[in-house]
Amino acid sequence: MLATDIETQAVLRTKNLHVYYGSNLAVRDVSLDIPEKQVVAFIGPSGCGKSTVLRCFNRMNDLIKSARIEGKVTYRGKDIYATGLDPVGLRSRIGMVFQKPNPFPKSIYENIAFGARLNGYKGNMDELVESSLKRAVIWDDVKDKLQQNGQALSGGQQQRLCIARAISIQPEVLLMDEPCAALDPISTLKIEELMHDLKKQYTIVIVTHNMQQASRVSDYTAFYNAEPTPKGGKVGYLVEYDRTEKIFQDPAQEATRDYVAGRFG
Ligand SMILES: Nc1ncnc2c1ncn2[C@@H]1O[C@H](COP(=O)(O)OP(=O)(O)OP(=O)(O)O)[C@@H](O)[C@H]1O
Repeated sequence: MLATDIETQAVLRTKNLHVYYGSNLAVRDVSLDIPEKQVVAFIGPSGCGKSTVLRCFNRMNDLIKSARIEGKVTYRGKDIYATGLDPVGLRSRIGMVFQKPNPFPKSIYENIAFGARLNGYKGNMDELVESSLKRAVIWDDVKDKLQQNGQALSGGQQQRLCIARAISIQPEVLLMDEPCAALDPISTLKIEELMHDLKKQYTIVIVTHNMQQASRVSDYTAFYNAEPTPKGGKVGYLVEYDRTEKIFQDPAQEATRDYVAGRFG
C-alpha cells in the first residue's frame, strides 16, 4: 500500500523490487516509498527480507556476491542501480548503522576524522568531531578521552559513536539494521531518544524486531511476511505499509493484526 502523502515526499522509492541470492528469490515485488525526514520501521518475522530490502537502499547488497535485484530503486528520482553510478558516493548520502556496534580500532577522535578525511572533508576537523559527537549525544561521555580507543567504550556508547561517524559525513538518510539488538534497555532508550532528534535532519529507515520500539520511534511501519515456496524455501513480501498508528491499531490485513498482537513470529 502506498499512501499518497508518502509518495509526494519520497526520498527513496522501490518499485517492483525482487532480490535474489543466487537462484533463490529472497523477497518479491516490494514497492514502497520512504518519506523525507520521517522514521520508517521495517518489521516482520525472521527471514522475511527486511535487511535485504534495507541493504538495497545504499547498495550494500553489492558486497554479497550472489545478490542480484530486479525492479527499481530510486533515490531522489535517480535509479541507484544505473550503470556508472558510484556506490561509494551513494553511501556517503545514505549511511548505515549495523546491529553490532563496529567502531574502528582507532581513537574516538579518529573514528570520526578518518571517514571524513576519506570523503575529502577540508574543514576544521576538531569542530566536525565535536559537532558529530554532540549530535549523536555522546560528547559529554567522551569529551575528556577523545584519544581513547573507540572499542573501549560500552556497547551503547559504541553504537552512538557509530551513529556519530555515520552522520559526520553529512548523509541525508540513515539506514539502521537492528541498531539496538545488542544493547541493554537503558542504552536502547538513549538510541531511541536520539532517533527522535535525528529525524529533524535525516530520513531514517530502521529494521527492528521490537514491536514497542517500532511503535515508539517510527512514523510509518512496513510489515513484511514470508511464505513457503514449492522448493521448500521461503520468500518474503511486503504485506502492509502505512502510518504506524494504523498498523498497530487498525491494520488492513489479518496477518498484520496477528503479528503486532504477538500471535506469530
Ligand atoms: N548473504 C546471504 N546469502 C544468501 N542468502 C541470504 C543472505 N542474506 C540473507 N539471505 C536470505 O534471504 C532471506 C531474507 O533474509 P533477511 O536477512 O533479509 O531477512 P530479515 O527479515 O532481515 O531476517 P532477520 O529478522 O532474521 O534479520 C532469508 O531467507 C535469508 O536466508
